Amino acid sequence: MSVLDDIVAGAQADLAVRMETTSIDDLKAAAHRQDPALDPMPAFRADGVSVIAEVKRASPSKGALASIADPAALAQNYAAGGAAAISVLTEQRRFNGSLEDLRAVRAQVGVPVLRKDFITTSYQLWEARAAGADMALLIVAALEQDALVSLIERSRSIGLTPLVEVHDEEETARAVEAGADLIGVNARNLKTLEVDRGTFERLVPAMPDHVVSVAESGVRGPHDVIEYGRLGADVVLVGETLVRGDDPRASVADLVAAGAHPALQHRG
Ligand SMILES: O=C(O)c1ccccc1NCC(=O)[C@H](O)[C@H](O)COP(=O)(O)O
Repeated sequence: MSVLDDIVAGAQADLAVRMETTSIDDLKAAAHRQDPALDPMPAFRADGVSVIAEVKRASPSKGALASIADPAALAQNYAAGGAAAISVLTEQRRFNGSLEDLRAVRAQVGVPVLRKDFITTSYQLWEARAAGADMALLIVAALEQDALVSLIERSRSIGLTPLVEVHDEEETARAVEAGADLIGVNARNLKTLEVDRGTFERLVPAMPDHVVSVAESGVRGPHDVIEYGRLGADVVLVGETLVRGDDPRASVADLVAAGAHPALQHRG
């Protein structure tokens, strides 16, 4: 079984338990009580490179990364540093995340919040919106094409902006064909878990002009933001570097400043 299959199987087992205790009607009611979802796209389309800062406790590649006692305070620091959006890993078994983390973050920040998980059903999209998420991750490698198309449509119909994640040429073509307009290239190979920042450079030419591109994984500092920006990234998504650092607000501010570098202006 591949790493992705293993993670998806675990996420689906946990999902089955939640589905026994919370009906989709309850989730829809909770979703409708939320404020309208925030649209991240205007900030992502602005000049320069925007930063999505991630609340990431652990990962399959590195194990425990950071003891995050207060995810809301961490997210508040990210937002104060200028993050355009916050990503919250909600998968429990391998990333030690939760929807509780997402709810806490949502209550604390005014920027869009991404549910980063292994989503294969519309139930999980309703969970995301009910917890206050504005965006949801859809991983092409985990979905048949019909399911991808349907989850993109369902995300939009309930107010979520779908971030569609790809790893290779075939997945990029599938994302474009499915109508994605926010596509993340994850530099982490899901078979080896190794990060190859060259993946973004390889895949970005296959994206039409209207697509907003996100470079995910392996950003170690401002130089990587500038490099990804030079290659055409509109947004970078950063986790490990931020949760391992000792001043998340300053670290995000440094990445945001790099994203505003004069060489990255007026690229659109
Ligand atoms: O982080 C992992 O080990 C991982 C393994 C398998 C699937 C997904 C994984 N990570 C999720 C992410 O996409 C990253 O958290 C995100 O891109 C941030 O990456 P980084 O800045 O390298 O922590």
